[in-house]
Parts: sequence; C-alpha cells; structure tokens
Amino acid sequence: MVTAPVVTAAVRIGIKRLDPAVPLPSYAHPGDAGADLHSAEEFTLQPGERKLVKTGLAMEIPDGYVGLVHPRSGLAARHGVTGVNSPGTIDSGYRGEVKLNLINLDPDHAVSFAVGDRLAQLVVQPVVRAEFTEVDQLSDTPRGHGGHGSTGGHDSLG
Ligand SMILES: O=c1ccn([C@H]2C[C@H](O)[C@@H](COP(=O)(O)OP(=O)(O)OP(=O)(O)O)O2)c(=O)[nH]1
Ligand SMILES: [Mg+2]
Repeated sequence: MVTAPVVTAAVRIGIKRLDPAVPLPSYAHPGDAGADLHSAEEFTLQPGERKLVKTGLAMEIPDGYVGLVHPRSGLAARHGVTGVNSPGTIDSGYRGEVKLNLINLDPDHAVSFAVGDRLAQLVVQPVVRAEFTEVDQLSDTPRGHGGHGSTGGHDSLG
C-alpha cells in the first residue's frame, strides 16, 4: 500500500540580518535537511589555513531545538574546505552572529570566496535535555565496555 508522506510543520526561526547583503538561510530543494548559510565576507584560505567567517545573521532558535552547522560536501570534495568544529552547535539562547569555523585541508591550493557564497548548511533538530544523576552502578549490556573498534572493521588494516 502506498501511503502519503508525512509532512512535518516547519519550525519558525526568527532571523536578524546584520548585513543586508547576505540572503536568509534557504533550502535548495524540498526535502533537504540543511539550509545553506552564506558568506558575509570576501576571503581566501591558504592551504591549512582556518578562519571564523561571518554569516551576517543572528537568529532565535526556539527552546527545545538546536541549529547544527554542517559542512557542505561539495566544498569538501572540490576544495578540501570543511568545518573545524563540525557540526557547530547554535544554542537556542544564542543571539550573537552565527559564524562558520572553516579550514582549508587541501595541502596545495588556496581557495577564495565571495560575499553570498554558500559555505555551510544549518540543520535544525529537536533536542532532549538530560538530567545527569550520579549512580553507584550502571546496568549490564551486551556491549559492556567494548568500544573503539571492539567489533572489528577496517579489514585491510587487520
Ligand atoms: O560553529 C559555530 C559554533 C558555535 N557558534 C556560536 C553559537 C553557540 O551557541 C555559541 C557557543 O558555541 P559552543 O558552545 O560550541 O562553544 P564554546 O566554546 O563551548 O563557547 P561557550 O563557552 O560560549 O559556550 O557560539 C557559532 O556561531 N558557530
Ligand atoms: Mg558551550
């Protein structure tokens, strides 16, 4: 049986434009998880260089949600440019300018950007607040203390 897709209502996020030259975040296609964030600066990243880049935007993410700043795969694949602190966390209470902590991982080539270039994407998600409670004992599980490759993997590395 074919069922109609569930359409989730959009979460309203107020945006304050600090720079009129920069567009609001926008989804390139219906169904995209990330809304593109644009550069408010013209700049060049030398090989290995990183920079905190202005987006020209401040925003009001509703309580109970978070904005996660993800890299764009095209920039990473074509130029080796990605986020240093990926994904960046935009807290709901943050009212400052959203900035992008970018790095050029290409060992040989510099890359230049213009105002308005799409540099990263904002994924908005609900968040659950934890109540951290100290206990004497943790429950047993099949995984137990196994981690950091305990299930194997990387066959070529043995
Ligand atoms: O890529 C990012 C990551 C963070 N922020 C802003 C929004 C976020 O709410 C705030 C704090 O981020 P985070 O908690 O990751 O940084 P911190 O080093 O823990 O700083 P703080 O002590 O201010 O929490 O900085 C950005 O603009 N871009
Ligand atoms: Mg913090």
